[in-house]
Amino acid sequence: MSGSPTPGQRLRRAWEANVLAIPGVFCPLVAKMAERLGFPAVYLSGGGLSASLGLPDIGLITLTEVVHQAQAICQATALPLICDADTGFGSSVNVERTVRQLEAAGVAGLHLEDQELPKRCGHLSGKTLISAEEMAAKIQAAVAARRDPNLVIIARTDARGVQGLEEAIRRARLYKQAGADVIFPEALESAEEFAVFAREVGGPLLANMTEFGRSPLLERSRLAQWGYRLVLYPLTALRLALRAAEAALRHLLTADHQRELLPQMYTRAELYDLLDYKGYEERDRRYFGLGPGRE
Ligand SMILES: C[C@](O)(C(=O)O)[C@H](CC(=O)O)C(=O)O
Repeated sequence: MSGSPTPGQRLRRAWEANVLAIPGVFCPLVAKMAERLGFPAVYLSGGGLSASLGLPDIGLITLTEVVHQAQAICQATALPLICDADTGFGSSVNVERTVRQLEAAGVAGLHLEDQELPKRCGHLSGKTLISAEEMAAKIQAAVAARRDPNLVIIARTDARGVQGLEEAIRRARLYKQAGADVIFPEALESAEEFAVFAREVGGPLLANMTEFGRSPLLERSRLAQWGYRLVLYPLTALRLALRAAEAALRHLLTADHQRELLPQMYTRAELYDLLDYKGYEERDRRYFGLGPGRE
């Protein structure tokens, strides 16, 4: 392919060079912050998007909402975006449509999981799985639907919490055969399980280091040694932002003014800088100067 690399190519090149720390970004502004700080990629978490809409992560959000947010993030930054596509919003034909729409939105990759609809958070109990064969068919549909062969199709298996590690390994092998580029074993329960899974399945692999779940919070360097190339922190920034918002709201509820909060705040100058106010103003002036009769 000629021209500039596609988002999928950039993501692949990045993980081939380095193990990637990939933060969940709950809005385009936080994606811009991640870009500014030098992250190599960002993640749109289904749990994070649901939560930001005031909803639990149980399959309530729609493809349209996910595509809308993915597109806004892709427009706000040049970073490759990995998108949580949940179950693909239905069967194989829904998966086709999901992949086409997310690819058109500009994502670099997406993950599909083998849970039954309605899905649950991967770290809760009470999940049910579709058959491994049905999931393999969904992966095949995803692979066939992508226009860019480098769009990264990530297969997530939730089998560990339902049928155990052996079944998670069996399914992962099947999903690889079906064409998945990366395997995402959800909710493994110990460092040893991460190591065994990697040994039995082979890379590239994604590790989900979400807090307060079933998995231990392991070091990226250790995960990398086992073959995990993508390490997700889906809700870390959201959880901390929520704590900060709570403190601000509590303060406003009782205090007479908010002056003592100022040192902890992102200033107007910092916010404007992140949003590139200056650049917009300069371009506006230039266009205005170039307008008819204004030379
Ligand atoms: C990865 C995940 O699907 C997400 O939506 O970000 C969640 C994260 C979480 O709820 O901690 C999951 O692991 O199911």
